[in-house]
Amino acid sequence: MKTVVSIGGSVLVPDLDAGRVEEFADVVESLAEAGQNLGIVVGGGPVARQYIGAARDLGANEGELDQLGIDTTRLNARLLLAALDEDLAAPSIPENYEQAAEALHRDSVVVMGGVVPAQTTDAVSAALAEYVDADRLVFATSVPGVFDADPNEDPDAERYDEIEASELVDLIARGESLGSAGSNAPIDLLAAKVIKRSGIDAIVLDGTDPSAVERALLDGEFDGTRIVPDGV
Ligand SMILES: Nc1ncnc2c1ncn2[C@@H]1O[C@H](COP(=O)(O)OP(=O)(O)OP(=O)(O)O)[C@@H](O)[C@H]1O
Ligand SMILES: O=c1ccn([C@@H]2O[C@H](COP(=O)(O)O)[C@@H](O)[C@H]2O)c(=O)[nH]1
Repeated sequence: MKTVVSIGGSVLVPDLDAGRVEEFADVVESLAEAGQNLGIVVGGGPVARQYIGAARDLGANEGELDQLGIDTTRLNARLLLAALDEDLAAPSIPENYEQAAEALHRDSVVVMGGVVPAQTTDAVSAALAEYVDADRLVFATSVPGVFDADPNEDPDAERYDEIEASELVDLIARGESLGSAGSNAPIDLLAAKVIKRSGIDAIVLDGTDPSAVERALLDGEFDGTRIVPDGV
């Protein structure tokens, strides 16, 4: 079984706590030992936002800011890699999907961050899942799924237990047309479009408890949103 797991920086490194990274590493190792072939994509989290904020104040342009974000996601990926058993994980961080696919043939686990400017690691996760023909894609993020409004802003926001890929694309695009790019879902528009075209089975769950990822993948039990292919 081939699986891509997107681990948001907001849940891997809400602060720089080795114990928390270790918890995620334990989950990844037990999944790999259960026979999963895992592509792990790590986000930037608050550290990326701090760097991007400071560099914006210093006059960096958007492309330069994205590159700083990519560097931070790769730094976080290295942190997770440092905690993983070297017999299970590829020793370096792939910088593109081809490298990641090659590494996944050799090793049980591959960890990476961003690849190119103008997107987020949500899109990297979806594109990697598509590129390696993954069976499943999991987004471990700081909210328990996709809601009809930002649950951190609207107390009446309701969660989708299931949402069709096309509906998700529309939901996110509506947010963009309101001038709040990417603000109305925990995954970005490009990721939603890739999920739609590839028809991959994807779920969004609360990764603040790392063991939720293990339960979802080993027992099929999760509290979150399933993104289902159109018309299924
Ligand atoms: N409709 C929505 N449903 C769920 N979450 C939403 C929605 N709209 C906005 N959000 C926001 O999406 C965010 C998703 O988590 P977050 O930005 O922390 O991303 P991450 O991918 O886990 O980590 P990071 O981007 O920090 O690497 C939450 O902060 C939540 O408030
Ligand atoms: O492929 C990528 C991945 C990331 N970025 C930039 O990094 C930040 C942080 O990534 P998150 O996934 O949001 O944690 C993102 O906002 C982009 O600025 C990128 O350009 N390309």
